[in-house]
Amino acid sequence: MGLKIRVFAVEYKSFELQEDESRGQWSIQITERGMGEPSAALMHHVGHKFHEVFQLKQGHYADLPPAKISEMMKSNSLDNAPTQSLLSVVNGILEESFERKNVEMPHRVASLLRKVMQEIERRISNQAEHLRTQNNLYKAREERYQSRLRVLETLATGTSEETQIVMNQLQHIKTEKIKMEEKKKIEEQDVVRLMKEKDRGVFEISALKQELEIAKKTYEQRCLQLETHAKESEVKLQEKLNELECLLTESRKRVKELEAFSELKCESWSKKEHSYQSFMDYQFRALRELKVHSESFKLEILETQRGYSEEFSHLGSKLKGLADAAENYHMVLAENRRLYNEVQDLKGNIRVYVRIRPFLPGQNKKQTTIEYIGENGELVVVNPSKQGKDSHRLFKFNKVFGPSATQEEVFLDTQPLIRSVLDGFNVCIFAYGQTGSGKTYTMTGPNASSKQDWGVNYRALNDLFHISQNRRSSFIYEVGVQMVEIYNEQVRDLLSSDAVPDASMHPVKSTTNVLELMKIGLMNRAVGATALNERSSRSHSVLTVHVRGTDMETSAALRGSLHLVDLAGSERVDRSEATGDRLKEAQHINKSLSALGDVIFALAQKSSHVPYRNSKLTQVLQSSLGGQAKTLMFVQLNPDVDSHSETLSTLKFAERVSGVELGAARSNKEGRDVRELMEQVASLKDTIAKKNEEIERLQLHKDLRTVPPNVNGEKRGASSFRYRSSSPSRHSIGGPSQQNRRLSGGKGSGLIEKAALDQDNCSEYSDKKSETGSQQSMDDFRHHKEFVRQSKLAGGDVGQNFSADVELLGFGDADSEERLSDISDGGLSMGTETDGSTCSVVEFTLFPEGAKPAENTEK
Ligand SMILES: Nc1ncnc2c1ncn2[C@@H]1O[C@H](COP(=O)(O)OP(=O)(O)OP(=O)(O)O)[C@@H](O)[C@H]1O
Repeated sequence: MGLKIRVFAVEYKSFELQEDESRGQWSIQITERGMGEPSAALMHHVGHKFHEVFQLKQGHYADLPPAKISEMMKSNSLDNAPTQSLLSVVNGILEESFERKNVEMPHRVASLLRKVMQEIERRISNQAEHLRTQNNLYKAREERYQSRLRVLETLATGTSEETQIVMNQLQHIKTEKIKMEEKKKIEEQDVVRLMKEKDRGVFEISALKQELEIAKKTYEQRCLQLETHAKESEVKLQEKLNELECLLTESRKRVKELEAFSELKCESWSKKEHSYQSFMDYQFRALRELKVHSESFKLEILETQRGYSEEFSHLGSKLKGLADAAENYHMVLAENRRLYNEVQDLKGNIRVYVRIRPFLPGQNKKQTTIEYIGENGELVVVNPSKQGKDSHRLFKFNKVFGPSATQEEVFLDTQPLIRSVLDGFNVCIFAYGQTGSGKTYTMTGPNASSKQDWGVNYRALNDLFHISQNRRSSFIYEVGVQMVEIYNEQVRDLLSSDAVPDASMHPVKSTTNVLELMKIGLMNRAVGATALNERSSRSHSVLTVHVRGTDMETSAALRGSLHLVDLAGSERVDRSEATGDRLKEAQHINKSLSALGDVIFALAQKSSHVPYRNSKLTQVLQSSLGGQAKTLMFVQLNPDVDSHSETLSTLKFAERVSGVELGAARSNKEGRDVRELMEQVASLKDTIAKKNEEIERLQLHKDLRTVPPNVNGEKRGASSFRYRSSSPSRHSIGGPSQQNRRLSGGKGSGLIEKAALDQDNCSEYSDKKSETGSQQSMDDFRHHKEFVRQSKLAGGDVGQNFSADVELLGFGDADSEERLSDISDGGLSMGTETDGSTCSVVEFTLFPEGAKPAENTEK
């Protein structure tokens, strides 16, 4: 069998190697072939360079440029060129050299030719080698087939069983084939399914692509925006950069300056350091010297200390002696004070306590008229509008309470006086001062519900009840309270809600009683506004406490009364800017205060006549202003600069009052004998009064018969009724004791009358000094009785409360009766004292400009 190998094909020829088996030789067979044969495929693999050379058949190789030839000679080019092309090149070159005959072939073409020939040789030897290898392979394969053939022949002649096995195997292979076909079907279905999925996938891919497109567009827009933004930012950043650069330049400049400055500083510091160093060296040297000195000083000081301690111990012993002496001195001082008070008591001086109220909210606290408050009652007042010595004035009183003094402190200094009421003394405490200076604060207190705020009134009554309770084993006390207001010279009972004009005495058993009564009284008190103080009260308020005590052992009785008076404001009329009703009120207030001053100074001068009747105020206070009473005046001051002139006139008045000596106070204690005597005196008085009445009646009859009636007749009659002893009858007052008085009438009436008058608080001095005065007092006495009697006969209620209370309390004697009727009598006449001998000091104090109220002219 011959083997035929197509080696290569060029254009229309193919070169084939053919083995001649019989000869064992190979031959090349070149055959013609048509277009589209494998040479085309081969041509495709040939480098186009050689193809170009191949196409140069009609040209001349000698004309090829050397570069082209060297490029062709590169082994790679030749390797890739088809053998046909190489042969064509060889043929071409040989033909060209034949044509040119004797013309020598260019060297480079010859090299190319050699190279191409070498390549062709190499290829042919390769082919031969390859053919030999193939031949060997085929021989081996042939042997294998031969042996197989033999096996198959053996097999073909083998047993039918083996055939059967082969058949089975064939069957098995068929089954396998069917299975494979089924599997194929399934796989085809899978392919269909996968195709569908693929379509779906394609569809999804297209949707995704669309989305991607949209996203891409959005992204592009966003990119655009970002780009714009980035550009803007870039511009801004650029600006910022420029600024920063400017700053940087400036800072660099500054740094340079600072560096220069710090260098200078450094230099100066180093110089300073140097100088300090030398200074410190010097100081250290000085210090060493000082240490040496101090050592010597220490020694000296120790020496001196020793000396001092010796002297101190010596002084200590001396000081102890001094301290003992000082203690004794204090004791002596306290004793002195006690003795001074006793002397005052004996002299009966009117005590004067000054109280300065604190500044009220809204007042200028910086400017005050009070410069100094001494512990011993000294007070320095300054006039801020004046300079020098004249601007200061020193006053001295029993006590001065500063703005910080509490209600309790004030009361503690008043307590002994108040307690003496229980021992039968008459006590009068009144607060005097301009409007708003704190009179009501001191007497009543700002708030009755707070015990701490209680003024003197509450505290006094509370104290009296307290002491009377403590003494209940030896004394029985009965306490009655009366509260009146004097407004425009009219006396008003503040405790009777039905506004009855007489003042009633209210028995009280406890402080609670008193608190209730005083609450009613304060509510009834007339208050109104003025330019100075909205809470100003333009009336005098008098709280009277009557105490009657009986000694359970001796049956001796004692009577004491306490008048607590909150006077109306003492300022001058012009200052309160009052007109009309207010002016009238102010004039009444001034008049009554003048009358108070008159009484005080008449008492001080031991004047024969004391003008109690010049005002309702003095009439009410009569029993407590007499020689046997203890009197205390609270002088209230407003520290404000605007009130300086009022403060000064108030203090001047107080200064004069404090100098007044009333004589030692006397207790109203009565033994049993004295009381019986008193009752006899009263009865005799009654008899005399009756006789006088009869005489008067007879006289009247006689006058009527002798004198013809005229126009003044009636008035004269009335006048005689008022001023003469017009037979006051005592049948309406007095109770059981009246009988005794009547029985004991007659003998020794002069003496008895004198004794009775000694007990009477009315015009004590006038009674003692002159017969005329005594007669006048008696006249007044009868006149009051007559008034009460007339009132009762007239069927009015006047005096009913009064007598009831008097009887209730057992104050049925003439003295009490007169005192109470004085207060209740709204129709009492003025000016029964006609001598007018006492010059009114108060008038000058209160009316320095001579603007006296009209009422005073009657004096
Ligand atoms: N010692 C004090 N401490 C605190 N406040 C006081 C003191 N004294 C007075 N006051 C206050 O000063 C104001 C005037 O006081 P108060 O009404 O007692 O004066 P007054 O002299 O009674 O006046 P009037 O003449 O109008 O009755 C009140 O608001 C009162 O509370």
